[in-house]
Amino acid sequence: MTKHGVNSEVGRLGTVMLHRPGPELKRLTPRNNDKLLFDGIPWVSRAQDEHDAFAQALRDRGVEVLYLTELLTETLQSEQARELAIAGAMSSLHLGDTLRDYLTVALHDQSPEELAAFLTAGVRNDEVRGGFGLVTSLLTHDDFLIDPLPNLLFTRDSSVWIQDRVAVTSLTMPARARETQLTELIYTQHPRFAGTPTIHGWQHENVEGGDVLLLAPGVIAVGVGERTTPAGAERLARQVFAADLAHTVLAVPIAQERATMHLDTVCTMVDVDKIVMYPNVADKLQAYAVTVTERNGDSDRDLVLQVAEAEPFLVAAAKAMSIDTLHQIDTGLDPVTAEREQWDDGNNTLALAPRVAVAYERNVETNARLEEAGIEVVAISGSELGSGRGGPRCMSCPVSRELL
Ligand SMILES: NC(=O)NCCC[C@H](N)C(=O)O
Repeated sequence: MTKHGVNSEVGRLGTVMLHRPGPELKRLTPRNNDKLLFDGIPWVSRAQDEHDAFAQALRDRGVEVLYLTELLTETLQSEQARELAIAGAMSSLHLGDTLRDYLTVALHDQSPEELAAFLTAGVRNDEVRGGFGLVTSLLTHDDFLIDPLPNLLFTRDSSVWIQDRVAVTSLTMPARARETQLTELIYTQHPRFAGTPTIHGWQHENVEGGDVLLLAPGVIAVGVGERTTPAGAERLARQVFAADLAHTVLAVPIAQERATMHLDTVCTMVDVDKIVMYPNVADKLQAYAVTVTERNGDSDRDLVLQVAEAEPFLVAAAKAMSIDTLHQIDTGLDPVTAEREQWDDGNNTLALAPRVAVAYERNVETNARLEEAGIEVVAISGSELGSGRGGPRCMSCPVSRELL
């Protein structure tokens, strides 16, 4: 088994999982893009070019790039994995038994490549050649029987590595819920990951990876807002404490709105003691430090947690990280530029190593500030990729980083 693991946001990146945008993006229309969490209709081939350049920038710096579709296809070579994948997709209550029985057999007849394509790009009512009955008749021709997953692009959210464990998350928005069926399948069935211990899981309270920041070894910040719920933050805290993966979890309330859907849309680490942060919220950002006071057994439910009074985020973080100051680098130049660049994922950087970070080139002012602060910016273009509202960090799931 290959050794994987991550204990910070900035340790030298070894292996990352990406998803090259594919046919699932071609499912987006002006009628469904809001529901599918895209702000526009991306030009797919240009999005692919931009994504290829992103992947190449990572490889050029020695990062191993794994693609979700390739891992999924390899996973689906196994009969057991196929059974699980098909059962998961067929569990939707939209189908009805006639259609479900037909589709179950039809999907079993597909090659691993074809099955992976149906699981990611979905299946429309008018693409099915059998199983006709009440449900087929009552649905419209372009209703999806298996929903497409255009947000697979944002591999950050559907799993997160914490030390040597992988947490399959529990996604809040219905349009994304099925993504974790695929990440769970990969991590539990793909030979590369065989035996990897997992925590959390899609059946637990909502936690999304974009809300989970490994500020330093043993210190995890968890954003609580539109996606991760208070109960999700508590469950994740319990699980990481039970497995001895952290000593402090900082629960960080963020506004429940699209612009700040995850904590990593507001701030990301670019060095062991530097964070790029949206200044319009920085003063208000608070954190509740959570620690363990008693262990009455082995399960996460047997822990007694202590929750400190809320403190300014930067103060609470520096304390938990045992450093004097967590230095803030501001997004933008003035409040309006900051608002524009935050919206365009200026805060959403992916650190390749301490003081080296991938960022969208369009966020000119934020990138200039990063450079001034001694951060090397690896600039990528994201005109089409950004239409789903996610930047380099959202589009990447680090699987291994040099441990700090
Ligand atoms: N970590 C992130 O902020 N991920 C971006 C997710 C964007 C996606 N369209 C969503 O709304 O979930």
